[in-house]
Amino acid sequence: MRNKCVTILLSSENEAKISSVRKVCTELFPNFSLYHYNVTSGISETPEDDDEAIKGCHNRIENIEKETSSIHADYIIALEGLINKSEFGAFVYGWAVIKETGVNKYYYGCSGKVMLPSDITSKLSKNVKLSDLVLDLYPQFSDDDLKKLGTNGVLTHGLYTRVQEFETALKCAFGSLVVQRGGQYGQADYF
Ligand SMILES: O=c1[nH]c(=O)c2ncn([C@@H]3O[C@H](COP(=O)(O)OP(=O)(O)OP(=O)(O)O)[C@@H](O)[C@H]3O)c2[nH]1
Repeated sequence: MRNKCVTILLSSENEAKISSVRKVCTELFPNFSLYHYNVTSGISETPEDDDEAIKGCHNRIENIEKETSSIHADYIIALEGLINKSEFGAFVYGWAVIKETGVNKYYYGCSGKVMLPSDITSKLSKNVKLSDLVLDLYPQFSDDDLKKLGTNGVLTHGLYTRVQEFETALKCAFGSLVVQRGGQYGQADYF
């Protein structure tokens, strides 16, 4: 089954999300097709806790299933960014949820976190889109920079971009799929 073409649906048209899925799937699957659609998450613009972000991922998966019912997908992927506040500061990061459709199972993975500076945290709220706030505060960055790098990529000067953030989350989620099957990293046939 080494050359089976795996079909993957991504529930977003965000450039950074598409790049991260493409990169991770290229490592995992010898042959895959990726389709992406914009669907709603049904949660706040910028969720503030893990449960809300994961709920948003589940909603995206349900919505994409409704909208693409004629496409057979092996995996459906949802990615959701969030900001979590702790006593040490506010951190931006992301969750990945993967649905393996054949067995109706879900796998979850989380990224690393980047701490936000106080000029951003003082203006944050659930209904403000973080990217809009960053564009306002740092006019030297363009909309295009932000789409490619994300807030964390802009803040870290490319050291940990939004693409890398979601790559981590996806590898953790696909990793738990490998664990579940008792497989080892690199055995693409397991997928
Ligand atoms: O994880 C992140 N890493 C970043 O570097 C980053 N930069 C901005 N954001 C914001 O996070 C919120 C949820 O984002 P999100 O997952 O809903 O994505 P999005 O709205 O950009 O795309 P879409 O998939 O909804 O089309 C939105 O306020 C985005 O502005 C980031 N999130």
